[in-house]
Amino acid sequence: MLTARQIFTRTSRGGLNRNIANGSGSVKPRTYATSPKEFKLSPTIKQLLDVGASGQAGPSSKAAEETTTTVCGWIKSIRKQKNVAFAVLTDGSEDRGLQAVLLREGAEDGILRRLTNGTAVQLRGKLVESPGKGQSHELVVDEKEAGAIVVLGECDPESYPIQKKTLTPEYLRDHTHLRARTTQIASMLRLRHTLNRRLSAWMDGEGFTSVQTPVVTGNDAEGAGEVFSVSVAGQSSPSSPSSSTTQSSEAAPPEPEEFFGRPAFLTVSHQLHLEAFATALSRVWTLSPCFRAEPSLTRRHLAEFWMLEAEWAFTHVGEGRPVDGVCNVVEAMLRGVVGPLLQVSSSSTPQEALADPDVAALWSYTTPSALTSPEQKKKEMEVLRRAFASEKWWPRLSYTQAVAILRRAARLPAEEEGEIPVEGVETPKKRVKFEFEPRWGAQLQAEHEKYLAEVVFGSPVFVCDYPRTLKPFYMKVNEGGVGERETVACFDLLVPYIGELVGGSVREERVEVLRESMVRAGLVGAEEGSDEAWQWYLDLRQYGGAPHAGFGMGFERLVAWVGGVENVRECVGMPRWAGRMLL
Ligand SMILES: NC(=O)C[C@H](N)C(=O)O
Repeated sequence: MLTARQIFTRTSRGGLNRNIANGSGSVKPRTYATSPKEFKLSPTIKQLLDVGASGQAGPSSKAAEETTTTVCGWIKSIRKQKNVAFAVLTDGSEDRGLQAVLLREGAEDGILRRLTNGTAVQLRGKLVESPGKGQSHELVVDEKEAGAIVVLGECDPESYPIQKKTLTPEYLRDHTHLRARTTQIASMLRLRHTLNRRLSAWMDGEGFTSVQTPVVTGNDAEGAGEVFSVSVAGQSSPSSPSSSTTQSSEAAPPEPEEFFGRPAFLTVSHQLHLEAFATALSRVWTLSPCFRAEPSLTRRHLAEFWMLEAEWAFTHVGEGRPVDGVCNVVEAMLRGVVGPLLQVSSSSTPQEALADPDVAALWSYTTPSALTSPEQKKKEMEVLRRAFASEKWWPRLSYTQAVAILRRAARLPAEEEGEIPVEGVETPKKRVKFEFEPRWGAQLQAEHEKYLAEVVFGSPVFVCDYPRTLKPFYMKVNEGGVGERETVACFDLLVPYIGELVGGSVREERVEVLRESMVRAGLVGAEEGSDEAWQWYLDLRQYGGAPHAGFGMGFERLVAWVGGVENVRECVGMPRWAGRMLL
């Protein structure tokens, strides 16, 4: 560990004073406020440019223009000429970067030589209107006008892994710690922030309270057996959550090494805990990490991902399907949150004119190794924009109708009870070949979902009311189904080029039906008193049980959809998947 004195010496040796270009003494990074009330961090590049562009009052107001300003950031690119150097400075606060004009005269050549891609610098100069195209303002660093260049951290151009050329996603995944410095990953991180902020605002506006639920849990909410267990390092871990969920009064006492006194797991979904809060606060939501030990290596799966989950009480069954009210909330939320980011002005090309610069940057990003061609990307963006431009609800159909459509497309005979026509859906002229036969009672495969969203509807589509046997125990059983034909009040929202984005359902509030579903799922025994571990969940219905519903939306998939990102590994800062966890 360095002592304070060593740190000081190191800083002053390699740092500020030696590097001052104008030789007029030290550069003050900022003026400190005299009272906490007045405290403000110095403006970021985004704040400076926003002020410069609009002339509107911002953190430093119009006064920032034509007065000396100090800006910190990293050199994104630099072009050196005889009397002047042009650098683009970024601090990651926005995608554009600030152009800095470094007047060479007088500036020590040594310092300019040290300004290479990636160097951390502090520049002092004047923000002026830019005569050039592409930016409204630029920073002129002129020592005669008290300008200064300070190198805060050098960056060896020879060994720096983030070179200016296009880097493949695979290469960047191998440099996870540095990849946020690229335009694509930085834009993705800012888009996550934007979506998070807009989702919070939307939820707030609809009266939802944001709550925090535990990540360590005793249940496997989805019952798919894809949980990670949690144990103290060096001690054996519990086998499976079923041992906890079936824990009865006669069960063996907890193993002494279990930290929590019972098996513990990383949560696969926050739904069950959210239900507890929804039965007290009415409307709740969370955006939290979830973990699934899925060995699948597809471009849509991560072992650690973020999910937006909402749960609300007092759902009313109106006309139509019981789950329609839940679909309405999801669609209204997506339209309110995403729609404005995709708006364009008719005068420019679609990509440049997208309202959100990070969305535009992500859509225009491509590498030679990309699976999606530029033409295909253009098409995908059009499909996305059309979904949000349309004024009609996105299509909704039942699982039964979906299977009928798929069977007809594959020229398979209609199943006895499956035929409920969907308005406007025609049978394709050519037979569609599926690897898996679409059959009532079987899961819809990715190829089926793709066909429905991309070919049949070319739009997000809600597939509702799946067979009870395919879905988790907590979903409400629909009236009217008998035996194997029973369905539950749920939906999957399938979106083109992504697949399932959101899943949701009306929750079973009838204690007896819920208990029966739990017995079927093997969570509790059929006999009295065998539901101790799940009593809390049954209590939510037993005491003031109210009709309620909820949904879960994969956050990385949302980012992939909105930004046209090929793989969810590029939709989170530090991705984890089977076989891979750097850092
Ligand atoms: N909250 C959630 O995760 C939603 C749940 N998986 C459902 O489909 O209903």
